Amino acid sequence: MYTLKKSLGQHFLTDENICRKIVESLPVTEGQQVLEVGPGGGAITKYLLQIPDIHFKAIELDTEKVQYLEKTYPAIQGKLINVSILDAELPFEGSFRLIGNFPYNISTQIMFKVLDWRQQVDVIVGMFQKEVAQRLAAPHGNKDYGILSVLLQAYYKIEYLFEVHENCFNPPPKVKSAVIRLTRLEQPADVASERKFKVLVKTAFGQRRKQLRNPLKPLFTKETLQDPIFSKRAEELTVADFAALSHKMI
Ligand SMILES: C[S@@+](CC[C@H](N)C(=O)[O-])C[C@H]1O[C@@H](n2cnc3c(N)ncnc32)[C@H](O)[C@@H]1O
Repeated sequence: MYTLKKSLGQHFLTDENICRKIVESLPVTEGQQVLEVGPGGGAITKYLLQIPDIHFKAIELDTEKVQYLEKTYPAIQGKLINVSILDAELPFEGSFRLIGNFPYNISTQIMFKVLDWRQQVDVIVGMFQKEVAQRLAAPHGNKDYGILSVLLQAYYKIEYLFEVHENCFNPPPKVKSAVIRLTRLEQPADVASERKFKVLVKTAFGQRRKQLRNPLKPLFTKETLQDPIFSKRAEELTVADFAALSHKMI
């Protein structure tokens, strides 16, 4: 068997129904390229390996788990990449879909990585700590709406799919969990540039309780700042509002 490493967020799924439900949440067609992040003991992986006619790869940091998977699932030979997802190079040429019961300690960093890879990643199904899942999927006007909600929703539609009870894991995590699906938008938000958009959103939410006019002063001309939209707070703006504002930045 193997040891479970808390430092790597190793809470392995033991509930087969949940594993199947996660895999079924990822739409795949023939020839689809699929990447799993953090296969661990293979709870989800074994169902992914059963899907016919897909090109599968998995990235796992823990060498012990890589060796375990290779021994237990011969079909996985040559499909495992033993690096950190945060340092990984693009695993496929062309478009691919990503799935994982993510290590919660780095789940938001994984989402920033996805943003870097968004030209190639068109669908993501992921399990997160429940609060993080809620934040990513939160609409404007919601207290959970924040930087990553806006940055991701500029490019992806986000669906909050279902919650997973602690007892479905070994060991049970201390936090609640939820699965979400991100599907890339046909028409992404029209931002001036990714760099400007990121600066705008991060600066706006840096002081989320203040009227936008305050934190955003350095980014706009005095004239532009007269617009009534700057009397609002960051969480009141839609993704489209942020995108439109990015075009007016200095
Ligand atoms: C929550 S466990 C999920 C394991 C398995 N998929 C399951 O559902 O039972 C997260 C997995 O991510 C792996 N992991 C942690 N940090 C990682 C990283 N930086 N890059 C790739 N995998 C990582 C852990 O070793 C662990 O196997």
